[in-house]
Amino acid sequence: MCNSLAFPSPLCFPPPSCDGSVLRATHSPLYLLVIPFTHGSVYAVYGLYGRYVYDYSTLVEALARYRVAMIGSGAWACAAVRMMAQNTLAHDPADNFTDEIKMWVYEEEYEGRKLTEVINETHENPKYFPGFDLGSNVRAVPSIDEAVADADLIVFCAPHQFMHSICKQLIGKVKPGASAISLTKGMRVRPEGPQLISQMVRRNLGIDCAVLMGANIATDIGREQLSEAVIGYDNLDSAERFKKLFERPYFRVSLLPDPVGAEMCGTLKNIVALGAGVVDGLGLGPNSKATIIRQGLVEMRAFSKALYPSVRDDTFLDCCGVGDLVATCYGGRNRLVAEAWTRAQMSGTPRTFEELEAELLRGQKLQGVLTSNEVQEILRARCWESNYPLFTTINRIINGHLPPKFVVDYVVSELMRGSQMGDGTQQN
Ligand SMILES: NC(=O)c1ccc[n+]([C@@H]2O[C@H](COP(=O)([O-])OP(=O)(O)OC[C@H]3O[C@@H](n4cnc5c(N)ncnc54)[C@H](O)[C@@H]3O)[C@@H](O)[C@H]2O)c1
Ligand SMILES: O=P(O)(O)OC[C@H](O)CO
Repeated sequence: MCNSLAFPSPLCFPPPSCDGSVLRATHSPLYLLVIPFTHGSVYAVYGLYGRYVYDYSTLVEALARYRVAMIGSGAWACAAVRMMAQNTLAHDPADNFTDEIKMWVYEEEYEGRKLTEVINETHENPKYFPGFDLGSNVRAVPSIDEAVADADLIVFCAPHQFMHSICKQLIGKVKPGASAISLTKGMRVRPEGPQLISQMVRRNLGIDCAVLMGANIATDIGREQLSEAVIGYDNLDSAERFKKLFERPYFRVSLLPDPVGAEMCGTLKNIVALGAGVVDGLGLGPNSKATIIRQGLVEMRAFSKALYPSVRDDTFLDCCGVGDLVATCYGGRNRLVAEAWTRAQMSGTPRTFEELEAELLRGQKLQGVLTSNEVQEILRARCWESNYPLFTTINRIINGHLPPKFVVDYVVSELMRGSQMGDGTQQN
């Protein structure tokens, strides 16, 4: 917590001269009248806005200013930093944040110049989020150490394949007592088992890590269209602080005490979105896509609960579950690239996902193909493949082991043999 105030530190409180004196916080509009009581530890404090604070910890919280760092600078990282920057600039009596946000940018050349320089000069990220003003209080930095050095609140939003090396670089670099939130959708698979990104942050950096998940297509949020998200949390204080940091009139945030369920939803919907893209590439209509979305939701829930039994059913009906699934299966990048890939397959001029990612996304990263292979590794290792026919069929299609039309043919054959179409419960 950053206390940039001309106020006594906790160690010397009460100050020798605080008998009824008025203190002015250097960067705060609050005038404080500090009155010692006979019991010593309780004070009444009157502020300019008529707010009363009755104990020292509430006072410190009321005066705290949290410094924010964003780790990532892609499309969603930029849309998120833009919302945060709008909030940190909005001054009100309950303002909790310093104005400036440092954004770590994976440095690269953009039209012959360093991307960080371009962002700091134009306040726009022309490569990953063109056309949106991020805010003059966002400062792009190429050094990840500098970005987190004095940060109290750290927001992680890098593609999941880079998160392990990011965490390793940050070991021993974050401020003790900092807290984090992950906006990244994806997971890591290790020989000893899967690891969610929030677990990776917690384990490597020793700090609390919530997650923010929802139907959050970056450009729509940049255009300030209504969107919803949940903050999945273990630590309620930290979640409430992050809610203040993110919530905007067009971006509704609610708190959900199922962080694992929310993160599993965000991770797994990227596989289903590939299936939706294959359906679109085959030229099929909304009925077929609805079947994929429905079965996808069933398998997302079953798989999440098989790995993490504490995951709640209701989470899958929230904006991080069915909400994100619908948004991604209609408007996401995974859908887009899978559709183009399927069309290329069907027309006899096959292209690879890597080629199409580079061509269609121009530097943005596809998460679904990697996630499908990672999840399949878990299914294979646990002999669960037959319990997740949609996940498995999609994985075989994108790896060229089944033709695209199997994305619907498997449903037909499952129905013909009277199967419950794998709700994943058999192995539990
Ligand atoms: N874009 C969206 O609409 C959206 C919405 C919600 C969630 N997400 C999730 O947010 C996460 C981040 O996605 P995004 O959209 O912000 O990014 P992006 O796909 O738009 O951009 C890719 C980012 O990766 C960075 N990068 C490239 N190589 C790197 C390396 N070796 N190490 C570190 N960084 C590197 C690039 O600089 C760029 O910032 C993903 O998990 C994604 O699923 C995205
Ligand atoms: O564009 P996608 O497919 O990476 O999905 C974006 C977001 O995750 C939608 O919430």
